Amino acid sequence: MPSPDDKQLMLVVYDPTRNQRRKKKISFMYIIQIIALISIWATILALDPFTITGSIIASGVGYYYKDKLTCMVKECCHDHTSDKWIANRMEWSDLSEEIFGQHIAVNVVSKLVHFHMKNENPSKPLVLSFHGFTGVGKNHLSDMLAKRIYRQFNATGASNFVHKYVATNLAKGNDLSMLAKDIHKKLDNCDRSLVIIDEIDKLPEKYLDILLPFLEHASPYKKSIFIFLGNSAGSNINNKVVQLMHSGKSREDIDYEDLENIVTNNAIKMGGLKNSELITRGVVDLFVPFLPLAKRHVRQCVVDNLRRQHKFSDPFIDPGSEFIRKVMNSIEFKDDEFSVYGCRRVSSKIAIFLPRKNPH
Ligand SMILES: Nc1ncnc2c1ncn2[C@@H]1O[C@H](COP(=O)(O)OP(=O)(O)OP(=O)(O)O)[C@@H](O)[C@H]1O
Repeated sequence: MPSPDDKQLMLVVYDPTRNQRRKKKISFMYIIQIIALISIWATILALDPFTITGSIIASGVGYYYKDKLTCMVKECCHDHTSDKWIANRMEWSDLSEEIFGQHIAVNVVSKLVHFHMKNENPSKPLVLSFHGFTGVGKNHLSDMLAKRIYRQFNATGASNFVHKYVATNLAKGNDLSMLAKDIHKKLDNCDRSLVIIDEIDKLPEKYLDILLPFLEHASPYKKSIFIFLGNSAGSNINNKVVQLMHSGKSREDIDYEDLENIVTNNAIKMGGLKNSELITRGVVDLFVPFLPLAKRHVRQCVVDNLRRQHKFSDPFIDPGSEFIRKVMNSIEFKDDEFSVYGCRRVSSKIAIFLPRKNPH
């Protein structure tokens, strides 16, 4: 005795009208195809042979070069025709006109990034770790790098290949696998990507170990650049700079070797790099010290801000002007030597003191 399910099956299998319906469907499809063919032939006959050949060649060429044509207007990672979107466009000499008082960072970082970008077959991704007090230019230098490498970032302040994560947001979600997945997806999309992770000193210990597969020699994304930013080692760097200067060395004569041990040993004492495998496996290529900013550097920030953001010109932006003196007096300096917040508060101080009306 067939079960209710079998009955249903039998009904389907032995449906007497099924073949007829199928035949009707097939003949309907034939009719549609024949109509389509007739209309194509009618169109072709209505055109002259040159137009037809021209269109066929044009569509063939268009199809063949479709990627290159897309890259002419849309940001591309692999643009083999030229270095239109991502390139080693490093006019490093002008960096020091935009980043004040950081001769060590500008010098070492520009060299490493330049050679990494030039290398078509690097042995591993470039991994840099920037350290220093707040407001001394760590984010600013990473933005400058992005501008010099990614054309779209330079034009709009954003690129599909520049990715910035702020550690405090990551630590809240605490979802490590999401971070790894996200970076994986982005590097898969473009191996010449720049990944910046800010505030690494606020991350839980060993947190950054999740990135090890991306950063070591076996990484499939060897062309990428990773930059970590953090305040750890900041006071050690400041104390060493003060000590060197009090012993008679001029600030400009302090070089990387003077601060290398200080920054390398202290950068890893807290946050995501503490007890991290990234350190034991030696994947961080360079710990970069950022110096505390002196009065003259903060004054340069004030002038630069007035010129770039407010489009002021001389004599208003003369460093000796009354306005600049007022702004400088409102900025906090430690022992009258180094700015407590670097150049971080410069733009808000200027906004407070600027009259509503343009003083020109
Ligand atoms: N050395 C510098 N030269 C020129 N401008 C600077 C410099 N340092 C800071 N600034 C200015 O101050 C702003 C804040 O600096 P930035 O964000 O780079 O500080 P940071 O070192 O990353 O600080 P934090 O550790 O608090 O994130 C920048 O946008 C820039 O306008």
